[in-house]
This record gives sequence, C-alpha cells and structure tokens, in this order.
Amino acid sequence: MKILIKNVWILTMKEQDQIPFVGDILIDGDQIKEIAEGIISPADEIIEGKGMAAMPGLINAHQHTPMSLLRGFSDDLKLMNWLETKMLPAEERMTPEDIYWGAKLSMAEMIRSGTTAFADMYIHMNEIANAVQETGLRASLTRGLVFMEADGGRRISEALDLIDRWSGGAESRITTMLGPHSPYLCPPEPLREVIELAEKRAISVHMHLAETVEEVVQIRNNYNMTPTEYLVHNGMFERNHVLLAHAVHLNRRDVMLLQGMRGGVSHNPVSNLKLGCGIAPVTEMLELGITVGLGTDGAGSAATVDMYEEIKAAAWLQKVDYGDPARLPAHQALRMATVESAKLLNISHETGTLEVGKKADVILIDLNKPHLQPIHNLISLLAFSANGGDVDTTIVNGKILMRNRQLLTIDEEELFREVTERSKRIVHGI
Ligand SMILES: CSC[C@H]1O[C@@H](n2cnc3c(O)ncnc32)[C@H](O)[C@@H]1O
Ligand SMILES: [Zn+2]
Repeated sequence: MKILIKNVWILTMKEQDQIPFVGDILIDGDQIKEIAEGIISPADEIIEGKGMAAMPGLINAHQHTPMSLLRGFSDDLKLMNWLETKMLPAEERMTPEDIYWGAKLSMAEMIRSGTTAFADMYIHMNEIANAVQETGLRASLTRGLVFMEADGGRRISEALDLIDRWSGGAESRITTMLGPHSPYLCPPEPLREVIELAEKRAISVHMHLAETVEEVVQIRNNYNMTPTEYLVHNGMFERNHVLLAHAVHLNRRDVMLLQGMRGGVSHNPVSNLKLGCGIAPVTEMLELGITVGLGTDGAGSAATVDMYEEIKAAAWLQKVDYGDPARLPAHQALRMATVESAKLLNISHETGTLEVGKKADVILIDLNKPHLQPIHNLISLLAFSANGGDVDTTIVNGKILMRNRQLLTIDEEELFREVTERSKRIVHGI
C-alpha cells in the first residue's frame, strides 16, 4: 500500500530546531519512502494535507491501558489510599475480557488523540496484546510484578510467557519488557532475580520510581536509602535498559546516580498533579543528559490519555516550579512526547521522527480551527494550543487507523456498549 500526503506542513522532530516546511510525504508499505516538495508518484491513497500539519505520532511512555474502565471512579485521594482502597479491589474484579475491552477503550482514545505507540504495564497482558494486534497500534507490553503476595512466582512465569509469545508479534509492532512494579512492592531478593533475568535475556525493565513522599519515607525506614539508591544498590542500572515512571522525589544525588543510565524517565505530569504527588525535577535531569519522555499513566489517575495535555502540563510545571518561563520550551516538550519517549521504549531506530527509512507512524493535525490560527509559530501551536481532538488522521506502520476522525480498526458503538456494562460491574458490583 502506498500513501501520498500532499502539501502538508512537515515537522520531522529530527533536529533540535527544525523549521517546519510545506511538502509531501510518501509512505510505501510500513515505511516512510520520501519526504520532499512536489513528490510525483502513483499511490493507492492520496491525502490532501493543505491546512494540516504532519508530525511523528506521539509516544506514551507509561500507561495502564485497562484503567480507562476506572476513569472518574475515584478522585481526590492520595496515591496509596487510591491504590489500596479503590484500584486494587476493582482490579480483583476484572476478568480477562474486561481487560481486553478496557485496553481497547484506551486505544480508541489514543488513536483519536494522535498516540501511535505506548508502554503498558498491567495484568492479563495476553488480552492487551490481542487488542494491540487488532487496533494496529505499536506497544511495549509488560506484566506488572508485585512481590508482596504469595504468587509472585506465577506472575514471573506469566511475564516470561508474554515475552516468549508476543515479542516481535503483530507485524513487529509489539515489544516486551519486565515490570517489577516499584521499590515498595519489590523486596531485594525478587527484585535482584528480575534484574538478573532482564540482563540474561537482554530485556528492558519498566518500573515505577519515587512517585510520592510516602514511598521515600517507607524505603528510608526499611532500607535506610532513597528509592533511587535502592535500585542502584540492587544492580538495576549496571547493564539494563530501564524505563522509570515518575521519578518525582529525587534529591540531587539521586539525579546524579541516574546520569548515564540506559533508558530514562517517563514524566507523567497530569497524574502527578491530580494525585498531588509533586513536580519531577525534569530540567535538572535534562541538564545532566538523562532521557526524559512523557506518559499519561492510567486513566484512573490521569483522567484522560491525551498526550497533548501532558505536553502542556510538562512545560507549565517546569516554568512555574522555577519561576522561569524559559524552562521547557515548546520544541523540547514536543521532543519529550516523540523522539525521547521512543528512546525509552527502545524503538528510536524505528519511530519517533519523520525520516526516510523509519516506520510510517505519522499524524495529521487539522489547523483550520480558531485556536490554531494564525500560524506564527507552528511548533508553539502544536505544543501549547493543540489538543487531541485536532488530530485528523493517525497512521501506524503505514496503515491508516483514523481518517477524517473516523476510526477504521475499532467499532466504537460495540466498544461503548461493552465498557458501559463491564465498568458498572467492576466498580459497583452490578
Ligand atoms: C501490577 S500491574 C500495575 C499496577 O500498577 C497500578 N498503578 C496504576 N497507576 C499507578 C501509579 O501511579 N502508581 C503506582 N501504581 C499504579 C495499577 O493499579 C496496577 O495494579
Ligand atoms: Zn503507573
């Protein structure tokens, strides 16, 4: 299948300060074949891009997709209380089919708001992989491992089963990681086992870190270390590529300990704001060369999985935290949501920028909207004025998943019917 996008504003995200230009993009199969002005080529589908902007699909570096079923069910609680009294009991009531439909609900929202790839940590990952296969998205899937319960061993076997069954699956759109949940739910011995397993099999690790003050206090009381020191002490960063979610409560020494790590940090500002967790030291990490991408966390905490909200929140938080409007400018926030997140998922050789030879993960944003005019500075508009509803077309791996805001791989009527019934049972037991 060949797709030719004509006369579109192009933002490749390849260089730091690329100036957007008007041109054409030719997609052949799953790859970008050419980016230039005036491309003449036969194509199966020609998209007139006049009045639109093309940019790399957004990459959500930390998600729990089925938690869309728990959206709006619990507000105004602190993280531990929210998790222990609301989320975990509801998750106990979720069947594998619920997980499938909840994941699909998140995927519909992601395609609609321009996300083309995401990193997911949850349970019943086989169902999520099936949903990825059907919807056409790109994903890094992780079975979350919690070791405070007796069946931690079974969960490791589930994690390995996911890896063996799905790595490279769905036309190579699926990759996998190992997911020890967090320092507070992973004691040293099983944590070290997971780290060794990850090293032996060259699998990346996806883990929550230092999300709350309470976590820092608990790890200090148990091990007389910060959560970051705890991971270093157990050998997390010696050889592994690691995707750390949150990293809100880091002291200066912690930030320095992360310098040079393979992988990096997924900043999830909306979830951190809503749960009252704090503001991550993003610009400090960036100054030390640590890769910082962007994620939403689950819709149970973030309320939406629209990455445009994260782009804005990330920038606003750094500006207000330092009292300096020059912190985290528009192009840097967009980089975090694309090329930097791709590094966290270990897929930057394939996606995260618009480049010849890379996978065709492209989104088109409709600029014919009052809030996107006039076009003085396209980068500023896309970072600070656009929202997920402005995405007109979403293409992943050369396949169109949404065109003119019509989803092509998901039946939304059926989806809404399923999630309405299922969420009632999960949340209210009816
Ligand atoms: C065992 S699968 C993943 C597990 O993580 C829980 N979760 C969702 N959001 C957060 C968060 O912000 N911090 C910590 N844990 C979170 C989710 O409910 C699943 O149980
Ligand atoms: Zn999370």
